[in-house]
Amino acid sequence: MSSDAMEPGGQGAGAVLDRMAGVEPRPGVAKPDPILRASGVRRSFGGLTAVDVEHLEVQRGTITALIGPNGAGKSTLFNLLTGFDRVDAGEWSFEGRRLNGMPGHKVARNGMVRTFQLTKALTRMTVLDNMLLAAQGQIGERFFGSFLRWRWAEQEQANVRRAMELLERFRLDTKKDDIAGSLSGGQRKLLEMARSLMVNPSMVMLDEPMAGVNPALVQSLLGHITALRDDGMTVLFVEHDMDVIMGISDWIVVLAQGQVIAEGRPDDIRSNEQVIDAYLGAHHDDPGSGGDSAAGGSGDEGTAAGQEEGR
Ligand SMILES: Nc1ncnc2c1ncn2[C@@H]1O[C@H](COP(=O)(O)OP(=O)(O)OP(=O)(O)O)[C@@H](O)[C@H]1O
Repeated sequence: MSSDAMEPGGQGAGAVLDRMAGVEPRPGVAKPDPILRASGVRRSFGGLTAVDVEHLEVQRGTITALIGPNGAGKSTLFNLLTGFDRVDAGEWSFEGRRLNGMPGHKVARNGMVRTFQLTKALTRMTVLDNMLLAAQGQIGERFFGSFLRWRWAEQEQANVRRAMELLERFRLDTKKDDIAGSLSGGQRKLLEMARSLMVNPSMVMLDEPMAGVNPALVQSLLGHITALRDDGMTVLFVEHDMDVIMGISDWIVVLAQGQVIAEGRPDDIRSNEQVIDAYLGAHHDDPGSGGDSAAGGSGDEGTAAGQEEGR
C-alpha cells in the first residue's frame, strides 16, 4: 500500500504521530483525524453486559491496541464493529460512513477488514487458494453473472498477481501450493494477515496476531505489523502479550467489564492505577511489568492448531 494508501497530503506515520502528541490520555478522547468512531455501543448476553462503550475513536494511520483482562469484551467489540455480531444499541462509522447493520463482507469491502484464525475448511486448501478466496467478495458483486467472461478471467489474473505479491511480501510465496494446515503457527498468522490485504483495506483489525507464534517469528511479525502502519494503514489489534503491546502500539485502549477505562500512549497505560487494578483484579498480567508475556493469562493461546480445533 503505497503512497496512495497514505493520508491526504502524503504525510507518513511520523506526521500522524506528531498530530497525536497533544491528545490527552483519557477514555473517549477525540482524535485529530479518526478513521473509526463509535458511540453508545452496547451488547449484552442474557444478564451480562459484555460491551458498553460510551465513545471511542481510532486515529487514522496509527497502531492502536485494544487490551484488557479476560472477558473484558475485546472480541465482542471487534465482532460488533466488523459486522459479525449485532449491537443492542449504539452507532459507529468508518471513514465517516455509518456501519450499523452492515454485514461483515460489506464492512470489509468498505475498507475495514479483520483477520480470522484459519478455520478447518481453510486449512485444507492451499495457501494460494486461501488468498484467492479472500478476494472473492471483491469481485463477486461486480462480476458474478456477467456474460463478459473475459473480464472475469482478467480479474482472476489480477487477483493471482496480487496474491503472489502479498505472499512474497510475507515470505510465503514458496509455500503457495502447500496445504495451509501444514504451516507453522507463525506462518498461519502471516497468511491471515496476507489474506486480509487482498481487499486493499485502509484499516486492518488483527485478532491476537502473536497467539501460538514461535518466539523466533515474533520479531518478523512485529515488522510486518509496523510496515502496515508505515504504508499508511490503520491497525487495531487485540493482543495479550504485554511486550508486544508496549513495544509497537502508538496508542492503547483498555477495556474492563465492557467499558473503556483508559486510553493513552504505552507510558500512560503502564502507570495508570485503574488499569493495574483491573488487571490485578482479574489475576491477569500486570501491564506495568512489560515483562513476561501476558500470554500467560488468557489460557487460550495454545498452538494455532489447538485454537483452530476450538472453532
Ligand atoms: N456468544 C456469547 N454468549 C454468551 N456470552 C458471551 C458470548 N460472547 C462473549 N460472551 C461473554 O461476554 C464477555 C466478554 O467476552 P469477550 O470474549 O468479548 O472478552 P475478551 O476480552 O475478548 O476475552 P479474552 O481475552 O478472554 O478473549 C465474557 O464474559 C464472555 O463470557
